[in-house]
Amino acid sequence: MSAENQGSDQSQNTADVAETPTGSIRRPKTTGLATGPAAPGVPKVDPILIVDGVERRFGGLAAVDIDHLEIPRHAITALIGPNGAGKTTLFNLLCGFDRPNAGKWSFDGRNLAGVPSFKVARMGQVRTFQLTKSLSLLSVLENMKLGAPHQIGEGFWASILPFLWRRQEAEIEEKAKGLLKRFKLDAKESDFAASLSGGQRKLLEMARALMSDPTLVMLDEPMAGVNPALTQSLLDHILDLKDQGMTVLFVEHDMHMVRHIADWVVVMAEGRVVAEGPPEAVMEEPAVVDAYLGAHQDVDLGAVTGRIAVSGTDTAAVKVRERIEAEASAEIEDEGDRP
Ligand SMILES: Nc1ncnc2c1ncn2[C@@H]1O[C@H](COP(=O)(O)OP(=O)(O)OP(=O)(O)O)[C@@H](O)[C@H]1O
Repeated sequence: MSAENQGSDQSQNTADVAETPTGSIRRPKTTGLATGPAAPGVPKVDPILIVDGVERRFGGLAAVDIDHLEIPRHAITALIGPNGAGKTTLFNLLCGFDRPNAGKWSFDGRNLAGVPSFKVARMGQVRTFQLTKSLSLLSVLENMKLGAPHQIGEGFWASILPFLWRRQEAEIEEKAKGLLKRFKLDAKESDFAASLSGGQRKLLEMARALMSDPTLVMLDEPMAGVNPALTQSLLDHILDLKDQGMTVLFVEHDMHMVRHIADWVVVMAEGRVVAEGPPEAVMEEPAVVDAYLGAHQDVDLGAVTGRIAVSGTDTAAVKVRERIEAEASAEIEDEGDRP
């Protein structure tokens, strides 16, 4: 579908339903999300997040400088851009972990400017967190319980009326165990989170976010450090979130994944939105190729980063990987030479 007719078509494109090489069902992309031609700031048919004039400066640097951005509801949106484009800074602002120098934004029609992160999460907008050192030393089940909102055991009445928190504790545990089963982590519930593989950690981060029944799930690089064997399972879990009525917004460098599951792509560079639209259309835009994909555009970044095994005959991927490895070694040597 071209960027031009993306706006008016509100039907679901089912042409994509097919079996993938791994045997899982490729699910239809959601189309008809925008009300006009795909371009930075285009209004959406049903936006869940609306950002207006948000600016975040660090000294003289405008890390985020967004005129207008709408994130479509019940769809999967990828936020992409080169290193330093401002993706993480925007994520932090939207979730209340950081404050902008200017601007406002709303979630589900409610103004979020100045709302602290724990309240944002209670309102249904939840982001995943990487396992920090201290969380790694808790068990998988304890990590899950930390994702539950409204823990009345912390309140005054609960402290003098233990039956209140005991009942809630049992409910939280049941919910946590149900989610661990769904994410195939139930056999690991008593293990330290530190013992999980990279992919299992990502599954735990996602499962923990679901403890609070969010409407918008924000995922920070869900594929980073994931073994190829778990890739399809993670993708399926993300697609499940949409099937269950949630909206997903994720930051990712892996273009293969973005093409595969995103319904809509927002491209940032130097703090601004430089392009947005359906993945196939956006990734061909000259501004995106210039700002982001550059010489790597015809190569799956999964192959470049080593997440996907590359055959010796895929010379383009092998060459890009070799060049990146050479550049990285040169940088490391350079660092080592410094006093
Ligand atoms: N706390 C901070 N203090 C100073 N500068 C910062 C701070 N946080 C981010 N920046 C700068 O703001 C810019 C945007 O950074 P940000 O981490 O948001 O980019 P990003 O798109 O998430 O990059 P990456 O893909 O590498 O994670 C960068 O130039 C970064 O150096």
